[in-house]
Amino acid sequence: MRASQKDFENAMNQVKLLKKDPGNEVKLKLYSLYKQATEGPCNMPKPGVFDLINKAKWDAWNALGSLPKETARQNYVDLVSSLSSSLESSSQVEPGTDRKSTGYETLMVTSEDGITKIMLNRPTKKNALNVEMYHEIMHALKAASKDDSAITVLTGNGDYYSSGNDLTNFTDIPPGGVEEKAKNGAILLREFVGCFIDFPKPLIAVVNGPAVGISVTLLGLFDAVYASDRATFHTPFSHLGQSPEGCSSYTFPKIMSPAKATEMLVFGKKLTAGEACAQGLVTEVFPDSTFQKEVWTRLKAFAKLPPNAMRISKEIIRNREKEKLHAVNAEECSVLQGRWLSDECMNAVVNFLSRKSKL
Ligand SMILES: CCCC/C=C/CC(=O)SCCNC(=O)CCNC(=O)[C@H](O)C(C)(C)COP(=O)(O)OP(=O)(O)OC[C@H]1O[C@@H](n2cnc3c(N)ncnc32)[C@H](O)[C@@H]1OP(=O)(O)O
Repeated sequence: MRASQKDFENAMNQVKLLKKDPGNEVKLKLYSLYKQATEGPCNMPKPGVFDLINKAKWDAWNALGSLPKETARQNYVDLVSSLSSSLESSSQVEPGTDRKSTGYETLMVTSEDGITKIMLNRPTKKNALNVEMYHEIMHALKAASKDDSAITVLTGNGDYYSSGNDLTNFTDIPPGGVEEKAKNGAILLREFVGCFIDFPKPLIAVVNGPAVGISVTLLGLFDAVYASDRATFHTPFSHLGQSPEGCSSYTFPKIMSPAKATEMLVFGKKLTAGEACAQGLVTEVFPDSTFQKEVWTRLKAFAKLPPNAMRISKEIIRNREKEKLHAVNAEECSVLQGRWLSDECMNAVVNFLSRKSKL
């Protein structure tokens, strides 16, 4: 039986509910089938060679040649239905259910000595945060807020703490185009930062190496930040045509003064660990050679303190700020949604992806 228009619309809705990222190749296939089913063969001019994202989309659509609209619609529905097993398996996970370390693709999560450790685990990509990692961190934080550990730690595997948002996140464009992509990104970011604002236990960052972008801004929402002297702190938002997130437009001026915050958030000044400590963003810096030993000894001692007292003390320090932080988060996400559609941002991402520029 041929797929009806209703089947096609149902499949489009199902795609939006996919929790697991099916990867760029599948997304391009979905995009091309959608365009062929709704508009017929590709008759758009070929995008320029540096317009990588639109060129990949054009290539995928053009490759379908004169495939009839009905066949493209059927193939789209079949493809979405073949993805449904991953849809079901991800939605079977109960919210708050503890997942073993091996249940995560992008993290290593362990719990011992009263400490839940969430380790970013994409060392070959400098622990850049892809969409899956955003979702997994939220899941891990929700689980940690309910487990029996006293404190929670975020750290990175390898030589980087994190290089921030994975810039390839900008390349998988959904059928609704770049506007829908920007809207989805803002929804994801708001929910993600919200988890840090609301986290109820002491949350500590163990910054093992350089930190970039969102991995830096979020530090303003942690309760303590310990850094190796190898770490650096860099928020190159203007270079990327973007704007501050993670509530940093509010926390950074409070932590380090408006002028110092401007140097970081507007002019993209990179701080050493010592400078970040002098400005109050970092709690203490340790020599890299003894960093892990010294920090974990200290954290294990903290984790022996009465957990309810720590939770209540955190609450009294943080709670009167929560409403403000959520409002700031919402505003930052809405501003960023606009920035992601700007030529300044698109050019910066294309330049990075075509290896024309790095930080
Ligand atoms: C939806 C929510 C959105 C929230 C928005 C947040 C804003 C931000 O976080 S802005 C910050 C974005 N980050 C960057 O601009 C960093 C880009 N990366 C770099 O400039 C460099 O990679 C580096 C300086 C971090 C490291 O340079 P190095 O020469 O030491 O290593 P590389 O060979 O460049 O990296 C190894 C490998 O990792 C990939 N990679 C590193 N960082 C990212 C990243 N942020 N996004 C995507 N990919 C990244 C790099 O491409 C290399 O991959 P290959 O081995 O496959 O070439």
